[in-house]
Amino acid sequence: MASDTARDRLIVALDVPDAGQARALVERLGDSVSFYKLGMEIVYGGGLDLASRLVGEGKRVFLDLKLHDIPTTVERATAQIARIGATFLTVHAYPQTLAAAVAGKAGSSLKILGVTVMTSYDNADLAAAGYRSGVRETVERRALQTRDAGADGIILSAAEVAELRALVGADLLLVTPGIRPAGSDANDQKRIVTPGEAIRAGADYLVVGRPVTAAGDPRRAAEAIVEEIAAASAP
Ligand SMILES: O=C(O)c1cc(=O)[nH]c(=O)n1[C@@H]1O[C@H](COP(=O)(O)O)[C@@H](O)[C@H]1O
Repeated sequence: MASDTARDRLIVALDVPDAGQARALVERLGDSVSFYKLGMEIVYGGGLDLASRLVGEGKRVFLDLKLHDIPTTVERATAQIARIGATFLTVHAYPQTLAAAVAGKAGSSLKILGVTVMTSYDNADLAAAGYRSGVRETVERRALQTRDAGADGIILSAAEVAELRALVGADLLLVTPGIRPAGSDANDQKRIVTPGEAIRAGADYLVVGRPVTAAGDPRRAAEAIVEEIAAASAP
């Protein structure tokens, strides 16, 4: 992370139904974006090949597949994914799953990110799902378990980043979706933070989907976020 430029810290989520639409978006964004996230929508729409093509074109790729299964399945799936050349892979931040993913990526440069509490959840949503602890306590526990499993980072809201950075130290990557430039629609996100606030709080990477991909001018929207990251990271 240390050598990443402001542009390299923006990860654009290619949440579109197929590789054709993703490709059109990538062309439109051009050199304004260097890092893309491919999640379930595009991958289940036949877009997994795009991951290795983007890597071949010099982009970095985050495969957001949120693995969670018995350890053997997670380990073997992670080993397959590691061959694609992606930079990040998400798994749910449960100790067995994290340990299996860490074993599965052995010998590759893939980094494993543990998903803590979805940014669309608040305390009431966790209670409704049967959890006794709220967002902060759950994120904290899962962050420590991610670190203890030897994984590389966590997914969390930037609303928790400052506190989590103090808890886990400098080495764990803090990757934050739920980013919304001032004045943009929250959509289905609940724990939202602006790009500048997220960087100032200590986030390493910002994941942004609709504020870029649904903008009338996606390139301009991406450039505005990169400028906000640069301004917030200036000493
Ligand atoms: O794992 C993720 O990337 C993720 C975790 C989370 O807690 N919240 C979250 O929004 N995401 C993803 O981040 C992206 C956010 O998209 P927008 O809400 O359109 O900016 C989506 O692709 C989500 O799947």
